[in-house]
Amino acid sequence: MRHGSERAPASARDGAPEPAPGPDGARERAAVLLRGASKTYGKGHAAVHALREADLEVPEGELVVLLGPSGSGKTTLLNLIGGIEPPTAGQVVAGGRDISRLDEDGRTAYRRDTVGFVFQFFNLVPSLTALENVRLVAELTGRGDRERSAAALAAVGLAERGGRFPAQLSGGEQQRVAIARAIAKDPALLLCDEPTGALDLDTGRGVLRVLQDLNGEGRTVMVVTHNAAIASMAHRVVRMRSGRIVEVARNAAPAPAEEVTW
Ligand SMILES: Nc1ncnc2c1ncn2[C@@H]1O[C@H](COP(=O)(O)OP(=O)(O)OP(=O)(O)O)[C@@H](O)[C@H]1O
Repeated sequence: MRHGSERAPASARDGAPEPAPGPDGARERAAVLLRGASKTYGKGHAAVHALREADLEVPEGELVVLLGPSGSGKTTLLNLIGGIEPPTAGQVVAGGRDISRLDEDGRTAYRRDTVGFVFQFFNLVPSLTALENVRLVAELTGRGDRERSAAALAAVGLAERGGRFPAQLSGGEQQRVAIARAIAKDPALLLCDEPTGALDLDTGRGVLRVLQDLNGEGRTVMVVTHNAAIASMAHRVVRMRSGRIVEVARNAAPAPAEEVTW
């Protein structure tokens, strides 16, 4: 794979964030923009600097993989972008909107309307069918109609499995239901934390294929993982260490999910 590599700036920048100019001078719209975003948990001697002065720009429609050792701040970064938590300092802008200044209610509305989350453990409700699981979350956004939920299941290749309960589905199928649940509300951003962490290679590839297809439709997808192999399918690879973004690399030729191996 070919990489164009850029070092992450070491310090925060002041002023309003602006997307970088494209080759023709036009400014492409950033799906996500971080400027000096930091997150510290606790205070004084007990303070944990989970994220330090992160600068990052993700253009709309990219598939981004975030890599780094355990504790390097990947989930913290994803949580700030997803509006689960506010930064302690700096700016987080999503879809042109500064979400770092939102209060709890504002972040809840932002998450509900704009972000789909996929986690390592699928977190499906065991007493509901696949279709009901998808509808349950879509209803919170007022987009819980049966057709939309069934279409989301079809988009992940599970059109025929809507009536099954989670226990009647394989791990990979359960994760695809979780992805359908995340996309049924048509979010601008799909944020995935170790989506293949609980899956074997073949099943994991199937899930990556679904994520790549959804990205191919124009959706911005960010994937946090320990698994460096997944980086080969990304447009952009962000490497983290000790709470810092230490490298952002562009991949000019992302591999198809089927070629990812570990
Ligand atoms: N709510 C919290 N309170 C205190 N410390 C936290 C909290 N959340 C995360 N941390 C700490 O922040 C640091 C970064 O954690 P984070 O979960 O972002 O790392 P990670 O790279 O996602 O790790 P992993 O790959 O193991 O999930 C770690 O030292 C972690 O212990």
